[in-house]
Amino acid sequence: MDILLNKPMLASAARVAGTLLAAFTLTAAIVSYRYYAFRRRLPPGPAGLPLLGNLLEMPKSHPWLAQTEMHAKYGPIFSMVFGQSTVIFLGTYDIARELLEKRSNIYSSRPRSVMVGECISDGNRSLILPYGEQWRGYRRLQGAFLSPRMSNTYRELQDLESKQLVAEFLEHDDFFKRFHRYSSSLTFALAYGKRMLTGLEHEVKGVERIMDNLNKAFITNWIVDSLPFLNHLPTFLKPWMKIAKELGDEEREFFNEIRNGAGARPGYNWCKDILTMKEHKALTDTQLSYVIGNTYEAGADTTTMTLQVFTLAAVLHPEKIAILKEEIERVVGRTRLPTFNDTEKMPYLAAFVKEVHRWRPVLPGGVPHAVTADDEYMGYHIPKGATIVGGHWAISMDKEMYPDPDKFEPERFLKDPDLPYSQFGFGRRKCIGQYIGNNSMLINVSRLVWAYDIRRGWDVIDGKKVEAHVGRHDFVSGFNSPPLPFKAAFIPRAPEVPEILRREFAEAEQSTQAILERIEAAQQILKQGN
Ligand code: HEM
Repeated sequence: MDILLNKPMLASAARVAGTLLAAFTLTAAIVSYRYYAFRRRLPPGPAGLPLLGNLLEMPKSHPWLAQTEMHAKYGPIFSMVFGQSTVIFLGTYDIARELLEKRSNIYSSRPRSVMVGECISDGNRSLILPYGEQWRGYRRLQGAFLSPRMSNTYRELQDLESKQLVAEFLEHDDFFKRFHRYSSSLTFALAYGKRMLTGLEHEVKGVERIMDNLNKAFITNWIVDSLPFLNHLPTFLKPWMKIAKELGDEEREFFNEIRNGAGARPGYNWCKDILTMKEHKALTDTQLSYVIGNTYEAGADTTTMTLQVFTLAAVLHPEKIAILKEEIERVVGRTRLPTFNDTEKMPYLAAFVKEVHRWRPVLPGGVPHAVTADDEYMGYHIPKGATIVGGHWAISMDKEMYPDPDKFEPERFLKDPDLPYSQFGFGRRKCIGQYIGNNSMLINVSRLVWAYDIRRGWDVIDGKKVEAHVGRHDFVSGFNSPPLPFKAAFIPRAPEVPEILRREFAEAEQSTQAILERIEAAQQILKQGN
């Protein structure tokens, strides 16, 4: 009886199931057709799956290495699809220049970053702002105090910080921390009018914490970044907002607090300088705190990491250091430290610093841009909204442009001083602090090599002193990629070196106020000359 009764029901259920299956198959066929049709027009790349794209195909650790391998397979431009996002990878300098520089009117935005950009920083963070009025407002202010001419007015402060740095290595070999003190103190003094004498100050620890939070937040896969509509849910349904609020409050309070202190300090600083520019009126008070706060954080970490890479190169390549030392001594002699004027007469030094940048870029994955209009390149479709990655590592390892690319070879930049490198990024978003960054590299590298024989550090194993391991390829996997901690020894090159370093540091102008006043006077002259 039951069976008889259920027969029509079963038939009807089978019909429904059949219809659902047909509908599902048809939808799947349409989705697949549309996905593969879209995929075919993009630059080449792994085919991936409809809906997911290549979500499962990019390794989490050191992804720039996998990207470089993919360039070998697919060519200098390839694409991947991650859910709704299309990412185009550029693996040669020429292609990055063609798109990110020559077509910068549409390649200068940033990919949407819901968690970091919107939830944590509430749309205020300079580095990830979309291309538009707010970003231009930030850039105009930063451009006024970071132009090449203005950057050269900061040399006296760099000279003092650098003299402290080289003298510190007489007593300390914790070079990671010493470089961070140098970079933080330099940028903090310019931005807020106060030097950081030990590197242990609250203002240094604060920025370290913020950068640490940011690096972690950047590499975490937040569901709201994959599904941005979730951000419209009521707050109690958005658990990520609790973290975002804590981190956001912390950075806002920190940036406001350090800016408040700056107004009352005597002499020049960026916080005071921007208030003299009419462009500041277009921005809110919080935005002004971010313009300066973000410049401080951008300047502190990058220079530190690049000096760490220099130390790695020095330890691994004493033969190149010997050539550099010879050039420095030819220009300077052995009775005093090199000055900025000396560095201008040192072509091998300039080549050496460029090779440090190229050999191990500290932002190896590059800083992604986004394209704001549909475009076509080499016959490929570049869809509006795609993320465009000029991969610094991939470009640095391009064998055509840099033969034997893993080799540390400053001579390549000596042979061709115009040989480009990608370390500072591209186009309108290119690093605006590059002139200060470069001056820091030139003065510190020349002085460290003049003063010290930089060797591998030591470990004591079973009571015996053995050379510590230093890995050519041991780097942190993250947005920032400094070398993993390693040991180096800074041995004075001659008995008189300690006395010279201490004397030069003691004789340098120590008054931050006097230096900042001179910077202000020099800038006034430059501004009047305009
Ligand atoms: C060796 C040191 C440095 C390196 C390697 C470096 C690298 C970079 C890179 C790759 C970008 C992104 C470029 C792009 O999107 O294409 C950038 C942006 C930026 N850098 Fe640097 N930088 C350094 C030093 C500095 C210094 C000393 C400052 C400030 C004093 C600074 C301030 C900035 C700012 C404000 C941005 C944001 C630009 C924007 O997107 O609006 N940088 N930097």
